[in-house]
Amino acid sequence: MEAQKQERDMLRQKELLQVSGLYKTYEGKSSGKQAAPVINGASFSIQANETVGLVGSSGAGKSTIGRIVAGIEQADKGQLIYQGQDLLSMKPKARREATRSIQMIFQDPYESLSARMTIAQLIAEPLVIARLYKNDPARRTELVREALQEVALPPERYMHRYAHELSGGERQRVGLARAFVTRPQLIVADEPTSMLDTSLRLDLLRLMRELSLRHGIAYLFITHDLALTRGFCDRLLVLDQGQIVETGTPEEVAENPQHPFTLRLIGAVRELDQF
Ligand SMILES: Nc1ncnc2c1ncn2[C@@H]1O[C@H](COP(=O)(O)OP(=O)(O)OP(=O)(O)O)[C@@H](O)[C@H]1O
Repeated sequence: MEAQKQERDMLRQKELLQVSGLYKTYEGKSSGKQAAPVINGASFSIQANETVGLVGSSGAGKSTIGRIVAGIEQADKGQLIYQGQDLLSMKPKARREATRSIQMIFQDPYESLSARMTIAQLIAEPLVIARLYKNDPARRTELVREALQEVALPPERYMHRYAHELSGGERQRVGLARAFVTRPQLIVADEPTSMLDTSLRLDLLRLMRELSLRHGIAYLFITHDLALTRGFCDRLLVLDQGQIVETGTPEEVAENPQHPFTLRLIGAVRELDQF
């Protein structure tokens, strides 16, 4: 365990993603007025093998940042340096290749998995999209089996089933296996536990942590639940009005918040606890 920790600490000195001065405005609101930016100059970084929690109130822009990092949404302005490459200045094809090792998991395991595909097909899909092992179906199957094993779902019991035959917790594990199958360096996890009950939440976080320890994966973990970040996140980013206003370990942020918004966020959580 100590050796694993040392390896993690060494890996972590390597910068994986550097985001600076990120802006995003959603156009098309009917009022005719100039829409306000949702992301308003956000800057942060993620080290290799680091689990970074992104917290903030509802509507703060957490999912938007996650989608921009995963390449699902375009930023208007800013810099996204991933593994030394400036993503926002790249042509779409080059960017797709440079970000093959970024995957995303979503809040709703019911919506994010197609009902018509078997679990094996669902997990293989990212390999198909990335055209990996195109002429080697046996290798693809092997990777799917390994991904299922990594999330503690025995392949022979799950490969040929469909998402609607699984429980919410099992579906979320399939989502994780699907993200893992391309062997990513970074997984953006957008509220992946919010539809699960408490014990399943902790199971999924444990699995994510083990996966990160075994394979050196970094996470950008989006959540509105500060309590969940303790023991799971190495560091938190607090997002307010489209800017990162504070960063620190979950303990530092909870016990000694520096920014008035963080103080309010923590106050709101405490009030909820007493409700
Ligand atoms: N596709 C879109 N088109 C227009 N506005 C959008 C779009 N997606 C998000 N928004 C708006 O951008 C703001 C930030 O949304 P986002 O989903 O990023 O916030 P969030 O912090 O993840 O919120 P929550 O915790 O409630 O999921 C919100 O005001 C939202 O209504």
